Amino acid sequence: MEAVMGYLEKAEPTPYTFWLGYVHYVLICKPEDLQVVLNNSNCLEKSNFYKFFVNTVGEGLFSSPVEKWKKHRRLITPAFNIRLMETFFPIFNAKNERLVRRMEKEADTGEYFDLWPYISSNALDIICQTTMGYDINSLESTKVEFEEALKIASVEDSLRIYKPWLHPDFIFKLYIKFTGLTKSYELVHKLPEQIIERKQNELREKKLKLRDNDVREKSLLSFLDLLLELNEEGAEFSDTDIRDEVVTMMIGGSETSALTLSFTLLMLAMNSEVQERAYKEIEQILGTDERPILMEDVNKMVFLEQCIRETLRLFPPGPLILRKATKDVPLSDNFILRSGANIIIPPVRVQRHPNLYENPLMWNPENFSVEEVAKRHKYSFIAFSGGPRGCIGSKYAMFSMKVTVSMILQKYILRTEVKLEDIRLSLDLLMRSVHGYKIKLYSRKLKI
Ligand code: HEM
Repeated sequence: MEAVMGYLEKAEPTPYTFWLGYVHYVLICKPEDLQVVLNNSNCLEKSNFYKFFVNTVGEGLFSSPVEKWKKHRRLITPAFNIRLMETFFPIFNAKNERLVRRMEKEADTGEYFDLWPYISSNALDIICQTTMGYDINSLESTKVEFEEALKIASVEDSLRIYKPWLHPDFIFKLYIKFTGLTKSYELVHKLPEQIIERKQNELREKKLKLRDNDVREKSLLSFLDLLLELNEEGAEFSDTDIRDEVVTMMIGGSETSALTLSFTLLMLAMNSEVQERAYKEIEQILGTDERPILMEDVNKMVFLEQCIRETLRLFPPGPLILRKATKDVPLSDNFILRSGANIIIPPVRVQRHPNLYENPLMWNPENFSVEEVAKRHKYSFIAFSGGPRGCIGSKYAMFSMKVTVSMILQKYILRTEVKLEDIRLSLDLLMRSVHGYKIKLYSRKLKI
């Protein structure tokens, strides 16, 4: 990942055009150009590179061609309304309570441990329960298989980008057959397929019990229930369409949040004064008695949100976004983005650019104070992308992550001697820390 960042730094000024073989690329970093591109209807198509992830995520919202995407996005958007998200809070509370309890064995040992297995497993539980109404702990062994297979599949998918001889689909099909990778892709799909099947059966049983005038309120249907109901009403999602959207939500919604949470907790462990300030804010809002966290509580956690946004600035889980221009689009300085060009949008470069952030390599939540945000162009922060094809789950992600961090900080003090400059990054489908997220945990009542 550091090599990629090195290339991005040298590619100035942007828009920066280059050719790799016969393929035309344009790198865009200026916020005013990003605003134009991300909101232009002729830049909604994803680049051909996304087809390398199709064996894993299929053709869900993230990777589907524009015409299919438009129809699906319109139908799926209601599953992210605020009223429905408010109903997720009891699940956020229950799952994080379990997480905090599971972490107890790491507390007060004085030993380092890696946050990742705890945080990633919990994020997957939460996404499955909230968006699909399914407790995947009842499918524990399939869940473990899913996590293992996803690790292998996303690394192999991204390595394919750097191996041009594997680009033709027929060669890649032979490659995955002979290397046994087909099995990993099957295992990634096994868990979502089981969830869908169980949900379909549940829905059929419910329908039998419902009387004609018992109408279920659409705005409160979970994402998967909504897809299945829409299908009954003629939306014409195929079984593969539904599976692809479910896999997309499971991966897009859990790994991204888990990475952001792990980096945020690591940053808080490195910066004890900031951690104390975040804790004080949480204590002031929630008091010292144990009680469930509500949506109105997290809306008040302004400083905690600054900490999470600052982490997303330095460590955006999706460091590169690739689109394709389908018509000529004029940009700043009389630059014309030509039809057919592959557009590279690099949140990791934009958000570390010295013209946009002072001391861009330092972690400083003050970068997201109201005053600092007001001084910058809105598109200086694009960790959730932007425009009509931006992240559908950004609000959900913030709610869910704020509950997780506040429940951990209520119970524990985090410490680490790892330094920001020690962190090495790798890139597969997402950007991660090579050496994990190692911290020490102390019970808050023990006061170290
Ligand atoms: C910290 C958490 C998250 C980050 C940083 C993030 C970031 C992003 C980014 C950068 C994109 C655009 C990707 C591209 O164009 O290549 C995206 C798209 C998407 N995200 Fe998120 N995401 C997060 C959480 C979530 C959650 C919680 C969900 C679902 C519950 C979700 C679902 C999606 C979907 C479905 C898309 C595709 C949208 C479309 O093309 O219409 N994301 N996200």
